[in-house]
Amino acid sequence: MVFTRAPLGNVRIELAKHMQSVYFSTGQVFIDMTCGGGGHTRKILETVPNVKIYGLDRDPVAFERGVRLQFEYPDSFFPMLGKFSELPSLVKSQEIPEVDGVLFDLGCSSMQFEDPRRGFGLSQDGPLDMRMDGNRFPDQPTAAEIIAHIDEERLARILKYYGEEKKAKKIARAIVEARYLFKGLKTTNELASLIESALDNETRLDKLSRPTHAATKTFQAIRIFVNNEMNELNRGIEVAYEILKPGGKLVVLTFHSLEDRIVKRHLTGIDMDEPVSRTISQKYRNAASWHEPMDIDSIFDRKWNVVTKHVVAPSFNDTLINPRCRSAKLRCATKNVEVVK
Ligand SMILES: C[S@@+](CC[C@H](N)C(=O)[O-])C[C@H]1O[C@@H](n2cnc3c(N)ncnc32)[C@H](O)[C@@H]1O
Repeated sequence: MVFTRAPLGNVRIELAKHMQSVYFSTGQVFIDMTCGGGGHTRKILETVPNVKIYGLDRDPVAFERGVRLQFEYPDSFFPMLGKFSELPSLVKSQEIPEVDGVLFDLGCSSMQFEDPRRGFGLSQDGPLDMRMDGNRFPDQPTAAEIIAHIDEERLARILKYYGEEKKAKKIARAIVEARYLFKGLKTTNELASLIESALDNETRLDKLSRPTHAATKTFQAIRIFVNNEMNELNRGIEVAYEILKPGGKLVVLTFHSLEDRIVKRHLTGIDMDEPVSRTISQKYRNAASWHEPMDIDSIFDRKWNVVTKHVVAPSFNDTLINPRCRSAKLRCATKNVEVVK
């Protein structure tokens, strides 16, 4: 079974199970949308004969890794530098054939977290950068530039929605005040200690409900904003649908509830722009007559057949061994053949 080596316990095992039908049929084409350090891709290349993998990543450092991997597998691995939203043009320029499987392993890679020069992590000091694309887009602001200029109310909203931070207003106020008191925040340590001191007088209960560093949620929120991650994911699932062949498989591994919500909404077919209740009641109103039995599939446009009826999450033991996997969730679906135009 593939992937069991990676530290995600039963989530990785389930991932392997769901992807096996794709990987172990030889001669298939597959896109690793988040190639990162190449962990998944390498494992597939090692275990599946005659497979073709295109490895996408927006991070130039990950792409360089991919180029090195290609020396080992020149006929079966093809690295691509780009974001999910750039994939349609890459597919055209590289003449990628119909795709059998697509994998997303969302969030940051350990490579990104552990390099202090990238500014993603809290454990070592470094510049507040957080751009996954590195210097690919010279106009893209860094985390330091964003928190130096954004207005307080908007910052608080970002922390609340992207970080699910309960003390968003307080932290936003402290960050804005730091512009005048300390001439701004330039490094990860400066931002982390500012947040720690802003939350110093949290109640014991508040502290207990925070299993991680006081700044973790703020860092997550700012990173999501810097990289436009939610829009990218939304577009990424649409692109996956466009490039998969009918019956092709989508596997998504998410690490926080915002990501998972977006994936769930796509897979269940609920209109992304409408509140769930309104979508359902509109479809009822459109039904031919009130006493006609309602086919549940007609409520939603079923673009995907969900394979994982229940989301796959790590077991308690997995989280003891690897606390970083505690929020991982895996969902799998196949492209619905019937609604293909
Ligand atoms: C969790 S890591 C993947 C690790 C990889 N599965 C492995 O085994 O080494 C996520 C990767 O996705 C990339 N990524 C995140 N958002 C992306 C996007 N919108 N387009 C392309 N790559 C993205 C990040 O740069 C990061 O390298």
